[in-house]
Amino acid sequence: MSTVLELDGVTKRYGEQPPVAALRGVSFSVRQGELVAIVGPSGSGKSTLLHVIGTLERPTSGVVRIGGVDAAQLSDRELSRLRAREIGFVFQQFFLAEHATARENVADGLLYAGVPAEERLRRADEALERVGLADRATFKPTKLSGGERQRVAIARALVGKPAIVLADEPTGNLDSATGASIMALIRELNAAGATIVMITHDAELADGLPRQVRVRDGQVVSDCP
Ligand SMILES: Nc1ncnc2c1ncn2[C@@H]1O[C@H](COP(=O)(O)OP(=O)(O)OP(=O)(O)O)[C@@H](O)[C@H]1O
Repeated sequence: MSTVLELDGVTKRYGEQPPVAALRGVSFSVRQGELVAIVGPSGSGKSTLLHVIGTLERPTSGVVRIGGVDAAQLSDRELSRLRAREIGFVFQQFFLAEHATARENVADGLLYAGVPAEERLRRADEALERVGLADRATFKPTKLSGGERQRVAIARALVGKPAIVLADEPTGNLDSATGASIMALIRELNAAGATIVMITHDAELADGLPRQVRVRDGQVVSDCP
């Protein structure tokens, strides 16, 4: 399987006096079809890593390659295009538009993909079906449960068929039973071919996944199945 994500000696420093070293030489790669947990305690650098992997922030040094493309070689505009095409984001807080239906929220995942409006809605319905929410397409987020909102957010992340889905504490706002059903969905989507990197502070949750990259003080301390 091909490598979809590669980090090589990535560092990130914030501020000047004194600088905070949030990442201190992180290297690992993710192959197509993997389901990987990045796990570490508070302050270990997980969010910084997510921002760097997601090309939302540029590293201080080191290389980030998405689908073999060195992100540092791209302009901000090219980087936005790469991000829109290749990376699907799922966040703890869902970030759905409250005034829009589930279908419209999911279709928004294709806004920058050059897909005509009608086709966007058709593909949104397909994605909602994949996450088990076909019957909620016309509901607005306020009429959905937390678990259903996260399913809509996952459908939005998947609708453009990105090379990689980045999920930041996707069960963090959910009770344990609902969280377990979202984890089951994540596994199911991975089994169907999606490459997923999940960030979590929850070691128990990470232990259930096929690969865990453990971070501490801005460094990878273990990477094991
Ligand atoms: N914008 C910033 N400016 C200065 N320091 C920062 C900034 N963002 C993060 N840091 C520092 O970098 C280190 C890593 O932070 P980061 O948020 O990546 O950790 P985390 O593992 O995601 O933590 P949490 O689980 O609590 O969100 C911390 O010491 C943090 O204080």
